[in-house]
Amino acid sequence: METGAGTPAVRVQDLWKAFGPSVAVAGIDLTLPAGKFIGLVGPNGAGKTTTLSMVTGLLRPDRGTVEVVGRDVWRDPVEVKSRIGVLPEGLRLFERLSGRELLAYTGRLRGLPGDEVDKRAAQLLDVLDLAGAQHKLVVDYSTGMRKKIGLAAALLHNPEVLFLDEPFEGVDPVSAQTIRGVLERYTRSGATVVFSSHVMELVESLCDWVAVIAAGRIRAQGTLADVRGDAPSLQQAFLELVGANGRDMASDLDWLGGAR
Ligand SMILES: Nc1ncnc2c1ncn2[C@@H]1O[C@H](COP(=O)(O)OP(=O)(O)OP(=O)(O)O)[C@@H](O)[C@H]1O
Repeated sequence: METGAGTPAVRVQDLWKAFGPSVAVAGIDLTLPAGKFIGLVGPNGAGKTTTLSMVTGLLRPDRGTVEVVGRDVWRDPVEVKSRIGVLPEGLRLFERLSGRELLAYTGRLRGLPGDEVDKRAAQLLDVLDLAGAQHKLVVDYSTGMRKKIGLAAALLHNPEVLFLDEPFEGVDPVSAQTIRGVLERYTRSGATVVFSSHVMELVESLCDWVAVIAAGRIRAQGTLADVRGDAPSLQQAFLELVGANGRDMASDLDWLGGAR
């Protein structure tokens, strides 16, 4: 089933989520275009993970609707989940499988034929520089290797939209470059990547489309150029949008580094 031309990759309307008395997501509206490299940026605790969890069918919203590739995530979860890949925060993997076995298992769960899984797994392991560690148990993988095997598992079924929560966190520059190359190639093929981050330089260098979230609300969304506006950098625009510009909290710590 093809998605109609112009159908956004993600459409979120009036999305809310509270944990007890604390409101994590406070009425988010988002339209993310297909075929773009999209960054969801915001400070710690802004609601990025909560939003992505609701968008990918992992956490039920209190209110609001989410459509991915034109289908309602909460009415049609199986269809949506077959078309997306997710690399969640705090990714849990089957620790006692080897990297290779994990991909084989994921591929079969996705309903791919065995020989196709083998072919794709071998290619992904190679491209992500994990071929040498493919027979090692996942429990013995480093943080960066875990992100890479998680990414391989999320890409195996060739999803239309890939959601990544902080994919570069704890990843060394060489692995980050590798991941970046894979994602750039993937978006060039017309697929959509949505990733969350609080590293502005990274978002600025990778994304063509950005949504800024703070305190559970969207503060800006649009092309990188639109969101950056006249500011010299996305970092500067971000500080202005979240209202942190000019605050010198550190000056309150006047005892720090003073006479002992
Ligand atoms: N399961 C939960 N129970 C209670 N509160 C939660 C839960 N998950 C998130 N929160 C709260 O919701 C708010 C948003 O959290 P969320 O993890 O979505 O932010 P984030 O933007 O992903 O932050 P970070 O960049 O630090 O990962 C925070 O105040 C957090 O404490």
